[in-house]
Amino acid sequence: MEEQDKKKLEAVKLRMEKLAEELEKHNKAYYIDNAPTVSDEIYDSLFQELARLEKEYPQFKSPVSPTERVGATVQSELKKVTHAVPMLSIHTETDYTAQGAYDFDARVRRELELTPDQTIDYDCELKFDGLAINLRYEDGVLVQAATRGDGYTGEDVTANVKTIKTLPLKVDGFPKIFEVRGEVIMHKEVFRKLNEEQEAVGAKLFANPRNAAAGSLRQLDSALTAKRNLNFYAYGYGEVSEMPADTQSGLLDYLKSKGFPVISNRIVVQTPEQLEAFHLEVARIRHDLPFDIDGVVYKVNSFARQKQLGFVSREPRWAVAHKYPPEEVQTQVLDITVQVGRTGKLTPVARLKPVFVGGTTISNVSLHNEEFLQNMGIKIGDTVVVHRAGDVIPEIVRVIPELRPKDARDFVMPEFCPVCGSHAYKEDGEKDRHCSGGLFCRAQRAQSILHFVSRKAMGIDGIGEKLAEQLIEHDLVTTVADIYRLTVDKLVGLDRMGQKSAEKLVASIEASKKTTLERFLYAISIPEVGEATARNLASHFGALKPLEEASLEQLQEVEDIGPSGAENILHFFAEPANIAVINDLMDRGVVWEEGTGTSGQELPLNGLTFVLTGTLPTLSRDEASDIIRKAGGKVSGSVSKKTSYVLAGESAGSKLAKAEALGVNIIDEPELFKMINQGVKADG
Ligand SMILES: NC(=O)c1ccc[n+]([C@@H]2O[C@H](COP(=O)([O-])OP(=O)(O)OC[C@H]3O[C@@H](n4cnc5c(N)ncnc54)[C@H](O)[C@@H]3O)[C@@H](O)[C@H]2O)c1
Ligand SMILES: [Zn+2]
Repeated sequence: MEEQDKKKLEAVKLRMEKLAEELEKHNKAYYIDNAPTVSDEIYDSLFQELARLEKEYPQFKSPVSPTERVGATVQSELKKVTHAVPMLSIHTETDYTAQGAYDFDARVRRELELTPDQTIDYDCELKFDGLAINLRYEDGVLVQAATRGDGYTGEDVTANVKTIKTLPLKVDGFPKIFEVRGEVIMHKEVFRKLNEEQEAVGAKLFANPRNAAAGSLRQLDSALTAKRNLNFYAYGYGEVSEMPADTQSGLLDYLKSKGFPVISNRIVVQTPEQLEAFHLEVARIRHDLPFDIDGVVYKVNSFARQKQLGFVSREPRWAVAHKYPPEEVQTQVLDITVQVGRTGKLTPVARLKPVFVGGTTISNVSLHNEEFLQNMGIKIGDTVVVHRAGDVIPEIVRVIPELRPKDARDFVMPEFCPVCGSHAYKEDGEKDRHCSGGLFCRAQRAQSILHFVSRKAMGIDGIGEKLAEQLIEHDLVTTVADIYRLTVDKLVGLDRMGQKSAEKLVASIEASKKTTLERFLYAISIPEVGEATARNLASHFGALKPLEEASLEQLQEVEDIGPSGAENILHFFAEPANIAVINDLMDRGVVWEEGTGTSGQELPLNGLTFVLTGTLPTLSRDEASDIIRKAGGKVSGSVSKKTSYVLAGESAGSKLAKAEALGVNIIDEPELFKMINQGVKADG
């Protein structure tokens, strides 16, 4: 055997063992403790994965696999009951779409060897989401009620079941022995109230009505069960001495006539189209039902046909549960790659083993940013839970660490853009990493062209999304500077581009060359530099050169630019490729008028150091510091000989005393305003 095949088989075997282990753990939590730790959808998807692998690799299948067993072995203090007829499970159709109905029909017809002209009746029912119960009547009297347990041995809950008010304790004219089977459930409204009460007394909340029903039924004290307001619906039978019906629907009619609660949402049909229609109709009304269901059940109606079909391990062949598409499934992360968005944002994306969730197949899902990845703790190879409801974008909601393979790998975000190789940076406190090659990165090209030509930028008319894509595709525009290399000849011949519109576009391009620094700075797509910031930069520096050479501190002196904005600008101008594009633009004839800007101007508080103490009448400390800095002054924390002024407010403390001792000038808030507004230094 090839080394690689051997490795793969080993991995499969390990995965199967882990899945089995995980499922057993969930079985215990669900059936014994009534406190599941994962949703049924996740449980089902793990179960189905194991079943699939067992089919493909039967050599690794364990004889005690969870796929072979029903429920979990009973471990409670309730008396044990051996079922006269085992209580099995129902096969869950793995195809949640309409196809599930067709698959079931095809299977049944094949196994019964029906010819196309032979019809078959199916009884369609709701699949109650509660717990199965076997009610044994002898001579019409309820003598014993038992839970399903592991299918063979259940728990005696007779006293508890008797508290269910809708259940007949005595039935007239019943056969000598009749075991009625059905589901004990808790209505949604009852569940809601119960959890409210639990919360009020600080008790544990139930995860869902099914678990609340199970927990309430499996009590040692039936007085407690009585308070829980449980319900029961009949859907089947166990040991029966004399069967009064020969079809499933006939049996349910009979039980109804004998006073058992039987739900009226059921129908007998013949074709898979009709099965599908029932599935769809119930999907439409399911949320209006007073109780939870987790799908519908199709049963071959004739008991004789059922007998013919028989059972396979834990399931009858004559019935199938057709659930609704899960909104939550598990799958594996095969790889994590990085996508560069139109704005240069780097997004890690999980490449998934394709899964069907929320009605579609998903094969990749965004991981947003490094922080998300870290918080989730996702590694390549991990099994993750994917959620998708309705039209909402699919999301990874968590990792199942128990299913992590040994060779799971960490993912590290690249320091360079995977598209253009520019430095990809992330500022402190920011979540996203950006490619700094805004003007030439292939991923950002279309975006940067559209932005560049937009009305408030260079104001070039006639380049829309379609044309921008074409310009890139035909290698006419690699960087925005190439826009100034476009000629009528080059443009004519592009999709929907005639001589006239080409001439108009070229004229508009030509006219845009004469611009302003403000427009230019806005046009070149510096991350987070919008119109207002571009205007502030232009008026502060007056020219491009001093801006290109500005330090982080100098950039922060510009109105409304904080540390993060300053860093963006610094990174942008540090990227040689960006500078090359800017130079190219100027070589192509883009011009603007330059001035000196305000940065060199004398500010009123230039060279002065302030110390703040006490409470000022109108300004907070931060506001006052801000005003001082904007006016060119410095703010310091302690008083020294170098302090120019102490700005003192009410209940000033030791700093004031020190200032007095050192002979430092002391001013109040109005005096500060005066210094700034009049540019006059208070005398000192
Ligand atoms: N979340 C967890 O951790 C966890 C753990 C174990 C099991 N589960 C859930 O339990 C279920 C699997 O267990 P299962 O073997 O009981 O299978 P099942 O619940 O899917 O199907 C069998 C059961 O369906 C019920 N049922 C409801 N309506 C019926 C009808 N009209 N006719 C016949 N039967 C009807 C019966 O109680 C029967 O025992 C799955 O839904 C699974 O998601 C969840
Ligand atoms: Zn890039």
